[in-house]
Amino acid sequence: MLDPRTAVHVHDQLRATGPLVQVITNYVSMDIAANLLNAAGASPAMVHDAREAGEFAGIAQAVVANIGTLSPPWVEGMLAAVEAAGAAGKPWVLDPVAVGATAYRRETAAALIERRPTVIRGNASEILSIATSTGAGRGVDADADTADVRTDAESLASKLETVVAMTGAVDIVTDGTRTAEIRGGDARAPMITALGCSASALVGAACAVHDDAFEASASALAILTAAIEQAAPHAEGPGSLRWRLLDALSTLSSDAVAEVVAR
Ligand SMILES: Nc1ncnc2c1ncn2[C@@H]1O[C@H](COP(=O)(O)OP(=O)(O)OP(=O)(O)O)[C@@H](O)[C@H]1O
Ligand SMILES: Cc1ncsc1CCO
Ligand SMILES: [Mg+2]
Repeated sequence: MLDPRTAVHVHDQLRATGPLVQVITNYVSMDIAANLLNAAGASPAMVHDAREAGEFAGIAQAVVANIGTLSPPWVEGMLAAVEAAGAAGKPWVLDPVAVGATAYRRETAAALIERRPTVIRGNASEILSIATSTGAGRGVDADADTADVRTDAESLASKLETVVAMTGAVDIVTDGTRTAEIRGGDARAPMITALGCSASALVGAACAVHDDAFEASASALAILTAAIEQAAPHAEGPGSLRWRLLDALSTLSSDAVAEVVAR
């Protein structure tokens, strides 16, 4: 349930306005997430320390908080940034990396969720884990498929009044009322470490340029899928797929974006 013209509009707006996105993310993802945002037309800033993270959120147009390699000073920075974003009415995205794995991840994700993320972007296992711990899901499955978790994602989105953007072989985006499925991409995409983290950053950028967070999130994932598909036929493996998709993203056509949404 996404109009291809909306995704094309979001794609155009990213390039026309170059939104500044504050990305507080894990060490693994910083390079690819920043490069992916640049290739899409946005402007990344990896500003995380609590002494400046809240202040910087005042300048940024969206914030992304990713718990991939968390530690107390980083969590402090994330909380400062998302609180400042929330107070200013700016969108912010939570990426709950491996949230089910440890108590510290669960507690940190819960503290961030309390501050009302605009979007939660995760894989099926992460979404199922949050849905279960908040009473919106049915149980944890470490290797969950997005299709199996669709109803949990919808319940979670309704319960938290947020958008849930769940990636996998099929990406599923929902605000609890509307649900969109983005199909396609390439089976080697999950072999590119931190591509999901980068997808979260792109969702943040899209939310900065388009007020409807459901439409923005689905559009961002469609744009990424289109770039992956353009790169895939020439890629010899995950290494060349990684750089080729950055190239593809920087020259992506509106038609390619619209085609992914319309299928
Ligand atoms: N089996 C698959 N086939 C095609 N595309 C996939 C598949 N699995 C994931 N993707 C795509 O890969 C990208 C990253 O999503 P993924 O679900 O792997 O994130 P993630 O698990 O959070 O990754 P990471 O933690 O490494 O950042 C998305 O664009 C998604 O659509
Ligand atoms: C590999 C890895 N370890 C912690 S975060 C991260 C990036 C993918 O989420
Ligand atoms: Mg992830």
